[in-house]
Formats: sequence, C-alpha cells, structure tokens
Amino acid sequence: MTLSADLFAKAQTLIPGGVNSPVRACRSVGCDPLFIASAAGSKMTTVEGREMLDYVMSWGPMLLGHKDPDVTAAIRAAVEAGVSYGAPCPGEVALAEAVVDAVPGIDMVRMVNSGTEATMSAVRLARGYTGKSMIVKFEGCYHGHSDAFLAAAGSGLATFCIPGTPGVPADTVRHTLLAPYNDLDAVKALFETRPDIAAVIVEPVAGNMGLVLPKPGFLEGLRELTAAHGALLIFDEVITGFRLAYGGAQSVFGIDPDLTCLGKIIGGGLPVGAYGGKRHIMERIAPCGDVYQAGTLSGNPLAMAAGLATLTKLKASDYDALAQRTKALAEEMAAILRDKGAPVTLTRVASLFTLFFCDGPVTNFDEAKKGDAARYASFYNQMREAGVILAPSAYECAFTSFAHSEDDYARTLDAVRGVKF
Ligand SMILES: Cc1ncc(COP(=O)(O)O)c(CN[C@@H](CN)CCC(=O)O)c1O
Repeated sequence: MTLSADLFAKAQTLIPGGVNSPVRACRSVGCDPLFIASAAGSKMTTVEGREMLDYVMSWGPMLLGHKDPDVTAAIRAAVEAGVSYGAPCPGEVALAEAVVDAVPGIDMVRMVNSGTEATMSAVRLARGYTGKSMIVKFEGCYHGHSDAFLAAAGSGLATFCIPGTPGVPADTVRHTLLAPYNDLDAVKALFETRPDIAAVIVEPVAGNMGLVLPKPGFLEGLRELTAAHGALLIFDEVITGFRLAYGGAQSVFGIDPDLTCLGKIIGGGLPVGAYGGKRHIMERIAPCGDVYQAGTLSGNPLAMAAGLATLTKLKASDYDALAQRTKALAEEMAAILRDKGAPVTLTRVASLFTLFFCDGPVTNFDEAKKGDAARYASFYNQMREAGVILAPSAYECAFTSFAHSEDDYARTLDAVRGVKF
C-alpha cells in the first residue's frame, strides 16, 4: 500500500468520501487520489515524494504557480501581525481597490470566503434589489453549491450525474429557471413567459462542463434581454476573473454586467470570494442597505495579503504570452491524440483548455456530454502514470500558469505521445 492509499483509507473513515470536495476523490476517472505533501511552481510533490506536473493548479487560483515567492512572502509578513481580527484592516481596502481598479463592471465589492458565497450573495442582492424571485442559470454551468443552483449544475454534479441533489427543497429550485448555454431564444422565451426574473447568472466562458465558449452575440444578447426586462446580469467570473485577462472576461468581451462574482485567483490560494458591481446596487447590502450578508472570516488579513500580492504581480504579467504558449500546447496535444485515432474537440481560451473526446462542436452541456468519459478516464490515468496531473473529471478545464515552462510543456507532450487507446 502506498502512503496515499493508507491516508485515503483513513480519510474515508473520517471524511465523507475521504475528501473535502467531491471531485478530488477521482471517482469519475476510476482511481484513488494522490495525497500531496507540497507544491511549488508548476509542480506538486506527492506524499511518496513523486514530483508531478500540475494542470489543475488548485482548480484555478494558482495562476502565478504554486508557492509564488512574492505571495508566500506577503502571507509570511501578514502572519506576523496576527491572523484574524474580526475588525476592518488596511488589507481589505487595498484588495478592494485593486479589484475595483481591475474589473470594469465593479464600482464596489464585498469580500466573502468562497465562490459559492459570492454567487449566493449576488443572487440574494439581485432578488432584493429587483423585488423579483426567479433566477435563470444555464445547464452545465456551476455556480457553487448553494441550494438555488443545484438544479442542474455542471462541475461536480455533472460528474456524478446527479440532476439536482437530495436535501434541496423542491420549492427552492422552483425559483430557478434553466436554459441551454448559448441559446438566446430559450432565454428570450423565459422572459416572455415570466415577468418575475430577478437575474440571469452566467459563466461568461463556461468552465464546468469542460470549457465551452460563448457564441458570438450570446453575452451581448443576455445584456440586452436583462436590461429590457428589468433583470440584472450577473457574471460568474470565479474561474475567468483575472484569468482571461487582468480585467476578466467582461474586459475581453466588452460586456458590462450589473454584478460580478469572483473567487479563486483573488485569494492567491487562500479562501477568498467576492461579489461586486454597480454602486447603486451594491449599496443595498448591509449595513448601508437592507439586504443582509455577513461572514466571520470575510476580509481575513492573510487572505487579503495573498490576494493583493497575487493581483499586483498579475497586473504586470504578460497574459498574451501565456495564452500563446497554452494554445501551442493544447493544439499539439489534440493533434497527437487525433493521430492515435481519438476524436478530439479542443476548446481553449487564454490559459484554459479542454480536450473533449468526441466530434464537435461543443457549445452546450448536451454536446459536452457526448464526450467519451471512459476514454477521458484512460487518458487521465495514463497521464498521471507519466507524471502529469490533469483534472480528474471530463467536465473540468486544464489550467496553465505563468510558472509552466517550455520544459514542462515538452514533458507533457512526451506523456501524451505515450498514451495508448
Ligand atoms: C464558475 C464557478 N463559480 C463558483 C464556483 C464555486 O466556488 P467555490 O465555492 O468552490 O470556491 C466554482 C467552483 N469551481 C470548481 C471547479 N470547477 C471547484 C472545484 C471543487 O468543487 O472542488 C466555479 O467554477
């Protein structure tokens, strides 16, 4: 038995499924998880001492790479001043200012502790601000695990093929309307039948059914429809925020959402989420407004220091260069796999990509589900054997980082060449 296997056996007696987040259990790719002892740059080292090349990067936060020296130094310095105050601290102002300066649609921002909290709070705010109850989300999009969204979430639930989940009262998801991603007509039809839609929440680039890009006009259409019907447009940029560009997807597509949800990268690896948007909407949030939201560790000084150090460094980083290197890697991976006879549809943007083992196009969840999950599981396991960690689910993305080197990419392609179907 390996040390990971021993740890996993014990973990399963103490923690549901042996993990603190379902996808980490690797069930959909038919293996047990590796336990990680440390990480630095583009690599993680298992408890067995094996160095693995990482394309999960903590599911997105580690855009600078693991254990970035500047981020680590900032956390170390913050620790010396204490770890939590339960009172305002300068770091909260500094990170809020960095977010407001970076994200076009954010005039004011509230820090929380996860992407789930961010989207849950943004929806409550939208309902409070508009006085309406219904929300529209898209099949295959995942906005965290708050009840309203577990109607047909992508990410974990799609991996486990659970459409919705026990424990969510039926009348909770009664206020959630679903539409296929990229289907503007479906959204238009919802608005024509429902006068009580408070908001449409969308991943501007969907990262939880695998990577699915918005069709031209889709996001613009959502902006027009919501404005015309007195509903808010909420961009869930937990993955895309500070990853597609320093200003997020909204700065790339030129769309002006009413509210934006952030997470992952803005905490630099520590637990941070945030929701922000137009000042006249955000000022409805307590204590200046009447829509309640709170959090003991929101604005935690260590997390603020890690987030600020991360954004400061990203602001000076060359996103275009990373996008070009990611493009070269992903296209070569797809070409090698096609030469092995596998049907592969590659979707890619910036430092994100997904290899769907099916013919394309892949523009929504139904098409994403045509991917050959067994072939993906085989690919995942063979790549892990070769020392490369991909997402343990066909419904996730691969994440590169500024720490990935040309040698890393060459090593990855060598591993792909060794794959046998
Ligand atoms: C677009 C989007 N919105 C919200 C969330 C929820 O964020 P968290 O509550 O996990 O911080 C996520 C979380 N992403 C998943 C991976 N696709 C987190 C990994 C996990 O669940 O362990 C997200 O992708």
